Amino acid sequence: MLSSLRMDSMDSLTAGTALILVQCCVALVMIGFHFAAPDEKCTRDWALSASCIALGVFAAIVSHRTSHPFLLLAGGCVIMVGMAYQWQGILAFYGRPPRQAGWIICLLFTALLAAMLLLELPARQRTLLFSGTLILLLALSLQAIWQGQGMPRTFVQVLVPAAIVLLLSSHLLKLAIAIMQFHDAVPAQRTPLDITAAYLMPIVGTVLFSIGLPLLYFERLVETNRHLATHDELSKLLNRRAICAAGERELELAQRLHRPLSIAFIDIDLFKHFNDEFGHAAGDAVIAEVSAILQRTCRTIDLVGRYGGEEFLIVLPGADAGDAIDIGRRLVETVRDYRYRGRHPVTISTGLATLAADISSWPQLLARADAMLYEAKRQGRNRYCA
Ligand SMILES: Nc1nc2c(ncn2[C@@H]2O[C@H](COP(=O)(O)OP(=O)(O)OP(=O)(O)O)[C@@H](O)[C@H]2O)c(=O)[nH]1
Repeated sequence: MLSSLRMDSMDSLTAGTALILVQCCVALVMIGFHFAAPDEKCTRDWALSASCIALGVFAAIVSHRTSHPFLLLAGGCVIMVGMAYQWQGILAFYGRPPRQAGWIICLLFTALLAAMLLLELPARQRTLLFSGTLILLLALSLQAIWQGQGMPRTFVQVLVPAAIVLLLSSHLLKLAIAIMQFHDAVPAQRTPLDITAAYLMPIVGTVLFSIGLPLLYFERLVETNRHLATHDELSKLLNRRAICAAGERELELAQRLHRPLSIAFIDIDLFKHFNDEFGHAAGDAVIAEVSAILQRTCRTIDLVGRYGGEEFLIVLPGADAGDAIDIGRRLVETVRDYRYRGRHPVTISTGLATLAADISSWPQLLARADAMLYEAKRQGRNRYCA
């Protein structure tokens, strides 16, 4: 009884006002994001999308009250443009090139709706066109999100497609109802099913989607910043702060669990000559390629970082002195086989240190590996010392 009372009190004005408010909030949030990071095309598209949808719904409400066909045409078209911008924004978010399909669908919608109004076709048939077009545009958005992130992994990545599926379902339901009552002049919207499909599901779907979109953007922002804070851009390895923090964590764990731990300090040999002979850009390329070799040559549990310049630090959890020597030899031999531009040999020197009674803190471990690296350099480079 209570729910049917609530449903009866839901009309196009209430639902439309709620949609307008939600879309205005999204537009404001996206405008804020856009001014904070003007290079981001997606936030601009989403701000335009929310503004268009708010404007379109407003025009549709007014047209509903005044029965003005031009306002209905304008409102419907502006909503479709908003949906197309939403799709473009999702494509931009995932770094995909803009496409034409959304705009072609909008144009077709405009032409068909104009023809329907000119021929004074019943409202049921216009509902059919409106829902059909929305389903097409929503499906494009869902496909873009699915292709962009693959299988959803986080709560937000599940929330956004789920909200689109809810919106799709509401329009599929509306479409089914409109098909069943194809020849009726006026949409009834009296049954609970009708009201749910026409108002409740679109409102819930829009609210969830509108919350999900800024969250999706925010999630990527946090992820990018976290990656930038812990990774080195040139080598793609952990940066000095991150590798040292990880090393200290592994040391504590090794001591607590009485497990061995070793580290390898690595330096590219005579790198200055390389820079001087081939230029700084070639030096950068060598750093990047040696980094990739080190990462490939280590075990998946090893932590590889760029300590600075042409120096690298590798933390080897579970590796005792014997394992460390094996890994050190493998690293030196693998880099020895590498040729810059297929011709110029590059070598590394490696200092190894293992946790022991007299080497029990991180600074001591680091100092020992550094001393061994110095020894490897002194003995003629292109080797490891432990
Ligand atoms: N291209 C490039 N060069 C760098 C970078 N960081 C440090 N370097 C250069 O690396 C060189 C390091 O030189 P040195 O410390 O003298 O060591 P080395 O020439 O490798 O000699 P040994 O260590 O004794 O074998 C310096 O010329 C730095 O300018 C970088 O990010 N890119």
